[in-house]
Amino acid sequence: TPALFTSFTLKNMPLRNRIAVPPMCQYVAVDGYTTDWHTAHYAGLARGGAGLVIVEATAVSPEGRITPGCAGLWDDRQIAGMASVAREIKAAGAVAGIQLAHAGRKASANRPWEGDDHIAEGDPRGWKTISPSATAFGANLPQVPQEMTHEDIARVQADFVAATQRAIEAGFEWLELHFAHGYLAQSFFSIHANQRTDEYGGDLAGRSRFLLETLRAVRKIWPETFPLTARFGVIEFDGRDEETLEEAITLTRQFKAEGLDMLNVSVGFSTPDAQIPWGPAFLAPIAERVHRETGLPVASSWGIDTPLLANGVVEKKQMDLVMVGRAHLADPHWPYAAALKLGLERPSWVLPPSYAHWLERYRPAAKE
Ligand SMILES: C=C(C(=O)O)c1ccccc1
Repeated sequence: TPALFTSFTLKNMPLRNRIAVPPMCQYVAVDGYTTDWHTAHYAGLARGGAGLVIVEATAVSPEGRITPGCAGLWDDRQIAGMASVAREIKAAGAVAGIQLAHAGRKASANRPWEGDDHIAEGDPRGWKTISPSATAFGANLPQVPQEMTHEDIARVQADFVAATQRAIEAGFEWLELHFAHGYLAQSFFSIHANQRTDEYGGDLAGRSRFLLETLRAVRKIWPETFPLTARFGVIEFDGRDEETLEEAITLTRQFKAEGLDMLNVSVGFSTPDAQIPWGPAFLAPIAERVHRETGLPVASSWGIDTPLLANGVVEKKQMDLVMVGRAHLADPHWPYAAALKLGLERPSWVLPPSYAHWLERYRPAAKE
């Protein structure tokens, strides 16, 4: 069996293969509510055969959305829509995951295809953003955020806990905290965004506190038997990568001590001046190093879009789970194409029986 199609169990959660669909914002929620788009989108992805489908960044409060079109779990009334999504993912045989997020100083933005920039001051669609310090990201996101008070910090952490409870009620069985991509949690860790002089800033311990406290609080209510993971930017490609990696690995060891089950290794995206070396599986060696130095199972992503590349990173034990994102948007049945390419036995059965039996019949005898 190709490595990509071997099973993988984390806590009590068996996955049928190593393929995961990472969270990819759709930006079409209405006041945080999912729509028929989300139910069909996630059902379609799960029917493609991935072992795990993680629902897009879901905001823990209205001001935690990236755009007005982002999904939310800040209100009990949003549970029903998300429950339909979780139900469809599980009905298709994939594990239903969800990413909980707060966009911090990158919030209050237009959709990527409608400007990809901060909503203009005074535009009623936008809102005031918050962040560890009153330092803007810059470039297309120039709005200077409000520096968070201790009350703000406690409120946002309580929002993560409340949204976790709603995710449980919606039927999700895999939780990913969004600690990456220049959003709020990443901003507390990053020297580009956090210039605080109180206990939530300064040295590594200070810049780690928000993430550790939030993880600890979520861990208390997220069921022990379900995987609790985080997507975390361990490198910024800003000229100080070795320092960032060493700090990120130190913090990841503390995540593990606090009960994190897996790290989804990503980029910090905390500064517009980053020189990101985009390329096929460019993060795989970084993911392998994080696993080697922390002992945590790792997932990673970015530019892993062919079956050979995806199978290779698992075979080389660079990661336990492969996040195949945009390739799934191009072909929701990507796992079936990968099964054919990698020579999996009876590849059609990666898809649901309603598809598989047709794909197998009325064909020339399979080549011996
Ligand atoms: C919307 C994103 C997210 O939710 O993490 C995103 C957008 C651009 C690059 C990386 C990530």
